[in-house]
Amino acid sequence: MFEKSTWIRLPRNVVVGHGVIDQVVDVIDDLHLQGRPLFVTSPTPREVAAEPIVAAFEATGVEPAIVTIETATFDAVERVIETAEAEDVSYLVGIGGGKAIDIAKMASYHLEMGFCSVPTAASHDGIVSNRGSVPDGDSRHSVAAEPPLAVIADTEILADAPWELTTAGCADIISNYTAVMDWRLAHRLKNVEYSEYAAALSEMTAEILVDNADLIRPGLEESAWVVTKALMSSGVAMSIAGSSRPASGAEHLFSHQLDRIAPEAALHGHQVGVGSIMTAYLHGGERGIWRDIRDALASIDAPTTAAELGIDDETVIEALTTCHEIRDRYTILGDGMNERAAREVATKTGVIN
Ligand SMILES: NC(=O)c1ccc[n+]([C@@H]2O[C@H](COP(=O)([O-])OP(=O)(O)OC[C@H]3O[C@@H](n4cnc5c(N)ncnc54)[C@H](O)[C@@H]3O)[C@@H](O)[C@H]2O)c1
Ligand SMILES: O=P(O)(O)OC[C@@H](O)CO
Ligand SMILES: [Zn+2]
Repeated sequence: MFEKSTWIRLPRNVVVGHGVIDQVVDVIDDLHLQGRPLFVTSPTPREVAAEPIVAAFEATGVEPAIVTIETATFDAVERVIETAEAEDVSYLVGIGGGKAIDIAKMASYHLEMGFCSVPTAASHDGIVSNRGSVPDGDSRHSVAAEPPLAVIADTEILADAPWELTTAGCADIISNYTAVMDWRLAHRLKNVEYSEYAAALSEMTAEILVDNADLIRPGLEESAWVVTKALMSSGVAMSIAGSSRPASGAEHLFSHQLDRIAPEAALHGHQVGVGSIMTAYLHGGERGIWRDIRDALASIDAPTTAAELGIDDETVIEALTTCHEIRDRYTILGDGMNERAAREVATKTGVIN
């Protein structure tokens, strides 16, 4: 008897384009979300996007509650939950980069409330996904989170954001190549659940982005359009898989470990991009695709070396040799790299000198 079942939760409304921030109230109306919203944001996105959205709601007689978070932690999730309960809100809107959106979707999941996503940076592929990712002591789990009912991505805002945020988003997508390699390996060796559709979508998203690299240039609003669509497509792959596997393999473990040992040194997307160069080498050796990944990153101005990340060589080695411990996720790192092997891959790929 066939007993398999799946439940894929995707957004109902996806609104992308120039000036669409003015349509947030209409989009929420269309979803029949009623009552008071809680906006979860961080300092710059608050000014850039949250304040104008507050004004638009106030003009309709609704007074939103607002909470500003500085860091992505379980404490921040707790603070948002407490605010939601104290302010008697009925749904949440995450407005900002990956951290604000993660905190909002994790709090919404706990509160069993609707969630909408308003990205202010094309810097990460969590805009649409049903996963949340925050550090937890020595670990970093990928946890279930509320996927957005709607996404409102204003390309004017996204294109005005600092350019490196967009290149970080591109690198987060390019890293899908190695994430999928790790996923397939784990499927073959450890019987990890695998979705051919999610893997294909994730790889195709990276492919389309790389093919359109010429359109990705600073000051070009079309770049924000191309990158944001790729970020959403990658998020859909995660939602189909019901895990972050299509977009997160050993290159993400490397980045998560850097977050622990060199906090705030570089953007998430930039770190996973450099990690992806090295894990592609581990998968395919000299003849593998590591040079293609490096060149794709370089072509969109993303870092390809430790120096460009602002991280010293020894920190790269420490992260490479310890990051397999961060979570129970089988990857090309297996049960860990020794120092000599780590130094060799980092040197051969030019990540360190
Ligand atoms: N849940 C998922 O599926 C998923 C996917 C990818 C990344 N992530 C998580 O997202 C985080 C990385 O996201 P991030 O790189 O956006 O980090 P971030 O949220 O810290 O944003 C980076 C910086 O950009 C600022 N910013 C955002 N919009 C801006 C704008 N328009 N103008 C000026 N500054 C702006 C933010 O305030 C912040 O200081 C990590 O914690 C990562 O684990 C989650
Ligand atoms: O599950 P993690 O490793 O946090 O990955 C999510 C996201 O960063 C994928 O791009
Ligand atoms: Zn990522």
